[in-house]
Amino acid sequence: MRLEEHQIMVRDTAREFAENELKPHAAKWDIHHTFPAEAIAGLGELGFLGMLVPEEYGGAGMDHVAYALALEEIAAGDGATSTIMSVHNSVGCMPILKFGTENQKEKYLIPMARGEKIGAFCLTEPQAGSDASSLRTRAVRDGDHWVLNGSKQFITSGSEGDVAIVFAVTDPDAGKRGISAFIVPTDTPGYVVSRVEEKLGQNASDTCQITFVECRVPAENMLGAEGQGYKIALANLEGGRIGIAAQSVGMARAAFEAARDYANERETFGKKIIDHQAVAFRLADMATKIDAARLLVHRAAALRDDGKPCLTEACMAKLYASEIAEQVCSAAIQIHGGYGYLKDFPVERIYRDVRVCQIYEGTSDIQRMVIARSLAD
Ligand SMILES: CC(C)(COP(=O)(O)OP(=O)(O)OC[C@H]1O[C@@H](n2cnc3c(N)ncnc32)[C@H](O)[C@@H]1OP(=O)(O)O)[C@@H](O)C(=O)NCCC(=O)NCCSC(=O)CCS(=O)O
Repeated sequence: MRLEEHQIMVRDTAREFAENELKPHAAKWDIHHTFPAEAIAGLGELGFLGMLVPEEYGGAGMDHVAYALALEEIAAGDGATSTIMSVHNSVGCMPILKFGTENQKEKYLIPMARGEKIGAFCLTEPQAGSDASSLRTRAVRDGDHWVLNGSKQFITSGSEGDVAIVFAVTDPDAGKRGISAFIVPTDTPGYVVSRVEEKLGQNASDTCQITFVECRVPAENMLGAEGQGYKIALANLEGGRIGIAAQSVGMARAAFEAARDYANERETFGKKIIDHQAVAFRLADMATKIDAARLLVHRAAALRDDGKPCLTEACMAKLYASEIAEQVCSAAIQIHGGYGYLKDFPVERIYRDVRVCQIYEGTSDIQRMVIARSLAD
């Protein structure tokens, strides 16, 4: 796919940042579970935390292809940082940009787009993951406030973030149309981080259980109209899925490059292992899968830039990219042999980091379900 000049510039800037500011620290952040605060500030300075937000609201006013290119590079540097960036841009900023009032944009979107405040997205609940419309968190009107009670699960930046987009039932008799969205600053009394999860990977990004205990939110913080929440969630997850697909490509590429470099150095049976056909063919398959995934990502992103429907294409990109990413990372470990299983080499961490891409922002089976819907007469 031919890239425009500004897209190449964004990609190269992100690549340089990833090489210098992410790659050298990723293993340490993973081991110590360190939130990459300085790197996130650096992303903010580069305009990467408001990439899709117009300049008038403090953003960089970039297109989705540029955004996908940047995410791929950041993910190639560190998967966890790319998750924070993806959630913040796609499902943190975008709902406010698309559905927010001017006051909400002024108060929340502008500092978020400048990278001064980090966003989180609170849809999933302990009993409502894939079946997102069955959520139980309640919001009850009390004068000029809404009072939120309930639990949210798997919330990226739930403790480190500043502004959460929260979905809650405002009319229990109205089904999907009884769900509303709220902007909740995470320092609101009653926003409780009840647990920071221990995970397989992405240890530098916090994943939290959040409990809302009589959490009073001003009525002016409702996002969109009452009852519009489910639609807001699904519409923004569409863009979010392109982001997860892009970060899958980035992590797969990082593992591939490590394996390719290793194969060009390591010798067995008197020659470099890349000169063994079994290794060369494995690398060829890895490179082909990564390119195919990237093309799916860019197609979905380009459709979104053209304002065309792209739900199916976004789901295809996420499904394919996240699944081949695990295959590629596994193959990268195989090429490293026993060393690939050690923490001394990056492929061990990338393999753990990439696994969740098949789960968050819609599991692979949810993507298949949405794609299949588009195939029915
Ligand atoms: C499984 C599902 C796909 C099922 O969806 P539904 O059948 O319940 O939804 P619909 O009836 O099709 O749609 C409801 C409503 O929304 C409108 N809609 C749907 N998609 C879009 C879209 N892409 N753009 C705009 N509008 C859309 C649709 O037209 C309907 O409106 P009307 O009623 O017609 O007016 C779904 O439940 C699903 O995707 N499940 C997976 C949920 C998921 O991905 N969860 C992970 C969230 S991530 C999280 O919470 C953790 C935070 S993290 O840090 O990332």
